[in-house]
Amino acid sequence: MTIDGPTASGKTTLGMALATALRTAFFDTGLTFRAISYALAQQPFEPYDGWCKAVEHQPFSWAEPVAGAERSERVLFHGEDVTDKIFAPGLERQLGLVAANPLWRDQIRNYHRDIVEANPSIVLVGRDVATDLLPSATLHVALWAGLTVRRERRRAQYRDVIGRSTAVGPATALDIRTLEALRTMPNSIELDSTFLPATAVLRAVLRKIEDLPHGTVRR
Ligand SMILES: Nc1ncnc2c1ncn2[C@@H]1O[C@H](COP(=O)(O)OP(=O)(O)OP(=O)(O)O)[C@@H](O)[C@H]1O
Ligand SMILES: Nc1ccn([C@H]2C[C@H](O)[C@@H](COP(=O)(O)O)O2)c(=O)n1
Repeated sequence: MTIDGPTASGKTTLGMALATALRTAFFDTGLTFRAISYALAQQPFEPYDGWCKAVEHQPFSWAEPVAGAERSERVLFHGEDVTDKIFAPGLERQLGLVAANPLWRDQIRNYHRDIVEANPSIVLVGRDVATDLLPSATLHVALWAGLTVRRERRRAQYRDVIGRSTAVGPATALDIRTLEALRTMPNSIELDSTFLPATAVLRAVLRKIEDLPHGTVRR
């Protein structure tokens, strides 16, 4: 399954809840972009192929409880747990450069393809995962939420956490292109979560899964 949507639209929240309900792997591709951006900010040169190999994800497990705003999945760079550092303020410019660079995107896509191949049952989160990484997924979710609500959510999420970026910008051209592409794909569901609580978003997706032909999703 794939979940796309702009920053703070609720992709991770929905993805972890779905992975828990369906007992699948969960993988947030944004963590790779963030880990590479963090590494580039420390050491600004671009050994495109080597750095993706230095990134290692320790995936979220549905069997472990998640505490508050924290993620239970971790991302390592050259063996160091950098999960808390990659959400630091000030990395936005670097993130934009990595996300807009086709050479980085190619390397990151190859790294993500290996993960997808190793996990046939997976909930994949991130921009363009539906159109680029896994167009053949059983179900694509396009999640949306208004800018003001997304900003409020992010501020509330990190209100008591030190060293986290709360910057939330408008939906990007990539977000909008992806949403338009998803509208043409038959096995996709579009949800505007602006006024929907997270539980209602999860329920709507689970209902859609129930409607899929019998046996499409093993539970
Ligand atoms: N439907 C919802 N209603 C209200 N709050 C929500 C909803 N979905 C998620 N949230 C809250 O909004 C915050 C951001 O959600 P989340 O981290 O899942 O977004 P995201 O799309 O994964 O963000 P990012 O793009 O930065 O990875 C969290 O605090 C989460 O609890
Ligand atoms: N598949 C992806 C995942 C992420 N990005 C970009 C978008 C953001 O600039 C950054 C971090 O993503 P987030 O954690 O906010 O979802 O990485 C992308 O271009 N493609």
